[in-house]
Amino acid sequence: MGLLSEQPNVVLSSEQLEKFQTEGCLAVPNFLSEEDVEMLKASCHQLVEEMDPEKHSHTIFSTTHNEETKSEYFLNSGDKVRFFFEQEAVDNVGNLKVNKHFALNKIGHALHWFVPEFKKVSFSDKMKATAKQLGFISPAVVQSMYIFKQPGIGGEVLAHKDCTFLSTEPQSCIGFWFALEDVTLENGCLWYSPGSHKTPTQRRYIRNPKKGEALTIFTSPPDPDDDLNYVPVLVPKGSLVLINGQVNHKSAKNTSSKSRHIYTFHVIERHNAQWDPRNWLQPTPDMPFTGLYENSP
Ligand SMILES: O=C(O)CCC(=O)C(=O)O
Ligand SMILES: [Fe+2]
Repeated sequence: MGLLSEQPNVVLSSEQLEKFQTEGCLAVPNFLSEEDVEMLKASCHQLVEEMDPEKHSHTIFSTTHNEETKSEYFLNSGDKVRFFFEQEAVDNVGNLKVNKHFALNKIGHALHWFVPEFKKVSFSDKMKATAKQLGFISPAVVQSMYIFKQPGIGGEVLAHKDCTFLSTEPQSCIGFWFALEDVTLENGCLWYSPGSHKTPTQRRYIRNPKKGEALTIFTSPPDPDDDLNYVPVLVPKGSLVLINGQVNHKSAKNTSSKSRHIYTFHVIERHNAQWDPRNWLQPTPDMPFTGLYENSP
């Protein structure tokens, strides 16, 4: 190994930083150790093992359907560990059609704070060093998710920019996305549109100021998008994928027999940047936004 491994504060090379600036997305292979990957998978397995589907299976997560947006369960998940089911895993009266270990779309949104294994990885020195190289001055981890992309039924994620959901002024969000299994064209890899982070969007997903209606709404329809520009991010397990909050990205349904487990958390800047008070996700007394540099596992 060369220079990089001899400098603990240098995780990304200047070429990698430049690619991230230009394209808005960057894959960094071998970021997590094999042990970390297995630790996160085992920790998640334990959470599912202890989860009673009866208590959660009404809360289907889907970006193509609207059930979730009506749900308090989603809206109040920012400071909790909550379970969201795949559309196709639940029948029309809410009973599971498959084993609970193959039924979840995701767990969110505070794994990084309440589950020790996820906290260990999220607030590691390597993560802090990476954020410093990306230019963060006072970053906070605002949310985290474990996304399963279950074999056969793992749902599509429609094209979006993360700043639609996690907006600051000026925009500052970066997604840290970790492959916990090999990611391929078959099992629903991430796709992004290089350079699209340079085109801002006004589209926001906000708490509905009108009472008695859906709890959350989009402020405008999706922006025009060009399907032809997308490139796949094919990465082995252990890879980090950095996602600029303004880059268009999406993932297809998993029609293969292999799952695609990932862990992701989103970081925003607090220095000279303002969290949008309309964002669906808001800090709470139970969990004010957790500073990356000042917290440790
Ligand atoms: O993992 C996926 O399929 C999409 C995840 C995503 O949109 C994100 O982490 O911002
Ligand atoms: Fe996203």
